[in-house]
Amino acid sequence: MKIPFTKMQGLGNDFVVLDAVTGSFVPNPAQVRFLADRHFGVGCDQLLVVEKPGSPEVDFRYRIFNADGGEVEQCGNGARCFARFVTDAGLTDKREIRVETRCGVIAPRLEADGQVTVDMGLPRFAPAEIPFVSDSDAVIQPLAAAGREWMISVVSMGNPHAVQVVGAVDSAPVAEDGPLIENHPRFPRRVNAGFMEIVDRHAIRLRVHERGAGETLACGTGACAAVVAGIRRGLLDTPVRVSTRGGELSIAWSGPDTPVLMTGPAVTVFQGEIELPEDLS
Ligand SMILES: N[C@@H](CCC[C@H](N)C(=O)O)C(=O)O
Repeated sequence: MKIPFTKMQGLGNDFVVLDAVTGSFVPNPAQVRFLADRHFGVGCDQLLVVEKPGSPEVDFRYRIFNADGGEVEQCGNGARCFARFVTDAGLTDKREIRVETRCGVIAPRLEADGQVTVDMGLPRFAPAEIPFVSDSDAVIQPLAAAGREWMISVVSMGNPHAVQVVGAVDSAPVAEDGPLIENHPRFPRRVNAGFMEIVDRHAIRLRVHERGAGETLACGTGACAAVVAGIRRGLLDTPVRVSTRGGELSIAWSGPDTPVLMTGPAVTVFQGEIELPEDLS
């Protein structure tokens, strides 16, 4: 079976995008892993499937699969690429799109300069909503494993994040500590682990070890979670410029009960077709 796809990226966080509006193919976990494989497939951090909406209140449904094959709730860089994809494919002429995800409705808007702003919805902090096993809803909480301890802030942007402040992000032990935090038993659905360096009250540098994908060049929901955590810790003021290894995002959050707004680029890299091995179906 030959599958048409579009390769996209947002700050170097890269995606294989499948059109299940015009087509109907939705991959199984083994097919996701094959398509995401950088040696045998196309290669990506996440695979995005664009579908027809499930209700008249939204324009599309958008599904997100990590490179490990698992379906997840949310993806910030993917949301911007989704908006660019449906516009460039002629699937909508709206500048502001309402899209249903596994964790609710988000609203990307195409800006005149080509950037995309996404209303990412409300951040959530209650341990049960992350989910995170804890009796406390303190902004900073200790987490320990393998003889190490981290002071984390937990934030759900629909998907789970554990954010810590580090002195220098370039020397942060992302490769060593990221998997320990991701798979910590206090996160029953695993977690994305963010390492944030405070530059000033309106700027941070960020690296994220992503659940199901490893360290990526940027993580949009990770940037939202880090800024929210930094504001709640009293270290940052909105808006905040987030520098990642793949480029910059602007994140704004006006505090409790207000949505997080994320602005950044979304780029189409190429389009193609790939033959799926029979033994994966
Ligand atoms: N790269 C994404 C997040 C993708 C999902 C994440 N790995 C998870 O498992 O929750 C982003 O830009 O937000």
